Amino acid sequence: MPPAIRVEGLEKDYGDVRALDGLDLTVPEGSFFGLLGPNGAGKTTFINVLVGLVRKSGGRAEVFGHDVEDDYQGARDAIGLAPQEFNVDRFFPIREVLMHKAGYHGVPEDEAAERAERALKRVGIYDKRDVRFDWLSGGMKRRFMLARALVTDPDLLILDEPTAGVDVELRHDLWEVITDLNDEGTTVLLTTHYIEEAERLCDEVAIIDSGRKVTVATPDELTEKGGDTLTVALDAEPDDVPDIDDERVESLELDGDELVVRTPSASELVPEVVRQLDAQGYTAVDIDIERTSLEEVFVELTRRDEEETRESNDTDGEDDAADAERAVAETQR
Ligand SMILES: Nc1ncnc2c1ncn2[C@@H]1O[C@H](COP(=O)(O)OP(=O)(O)OP(=O)(O)O)[C@@H](O)[C@H]1O
Repeated sequence: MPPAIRVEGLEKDYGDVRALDGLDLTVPEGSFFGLLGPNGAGKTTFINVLVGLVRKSGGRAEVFGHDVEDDYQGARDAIGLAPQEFNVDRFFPIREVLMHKAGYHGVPEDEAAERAERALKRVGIYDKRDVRFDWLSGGMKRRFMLARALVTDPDLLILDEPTAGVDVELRHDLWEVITDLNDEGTTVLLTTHYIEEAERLCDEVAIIDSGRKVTVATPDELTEKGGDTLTVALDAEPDDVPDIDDERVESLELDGDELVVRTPSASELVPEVVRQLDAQGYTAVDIDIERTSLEEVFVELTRRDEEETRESNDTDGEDDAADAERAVAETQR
């Protein structure tokens, strides 16, 4: 069975704006996959390429082995999409909207009616089945977007910020519905700005920035990249930073009477730090270990990526200037 999503060297230009810049990504079948990235990273563009709303400028994109352009219907029929925007037909009762949607994907009318009811029950708004979309509350609208994505029984559920702006209770309800679907075998691709959401739900997370993949890892692997901060409170403020000689120490700072040590794993280092401090005449009166959060790792990774991009653009600029000089020299010959 091919992966749920496979993209290679995916590119998308909107005029001068490069939204996807050679993106490579594989989403295994059955996984709960998170897509994280700052605003403008290219997440929605990526989704829109998969569902055929945006034509790629280059590269390959497949859904369960169906090319998203050459075999558009095969790819599209496998996907249930809950987009960020409420692009819903507002003139019909929501049950009918769902039936139309199923019908559009080739589901016969009787079965479409059954599926519509099942989807509405699943997201908890069955009692609103005869109400028009506009008359639903904001939270119910979010539930409906999920129901609409489900009505075609998709193998791949794509959720573009499904819990944006909803209250905590609804967020937890939606998490439960989505997790159950994943447990039943549906592959889920989720974009979110709530790092906690990705951490709780996803088996694997891809961080993208400026249309490129920065990293793919499990949430645990990502937090491990961040390491620990070990803060040792001393009985007196030292004149100088005490010396801790150990290769596991990444950085050492003194903040008043607190020694702040950055290390991949603080618990392993504590006895050695205390021993060396003791040997130098300091007494540790309190010890605190803080694990870097996924949110901090995310900010760090995307900031680093932006700095590298800026540096490479600066070099490109130098190349451009050199090219321009050469061109002027040519014309003067
Ligand atoms: N239709 C369009 N025309 C021109 N530029 C666009 C269009 N759609 C997106 N872009 C640009 O492409 C880049 C990627 O946008 P995209 O919406 O895919 O990012 P995103 O990661 O989904 O952002 P957000 O988290 O804010 O939703 C941005 O620079 C955006 O301004």
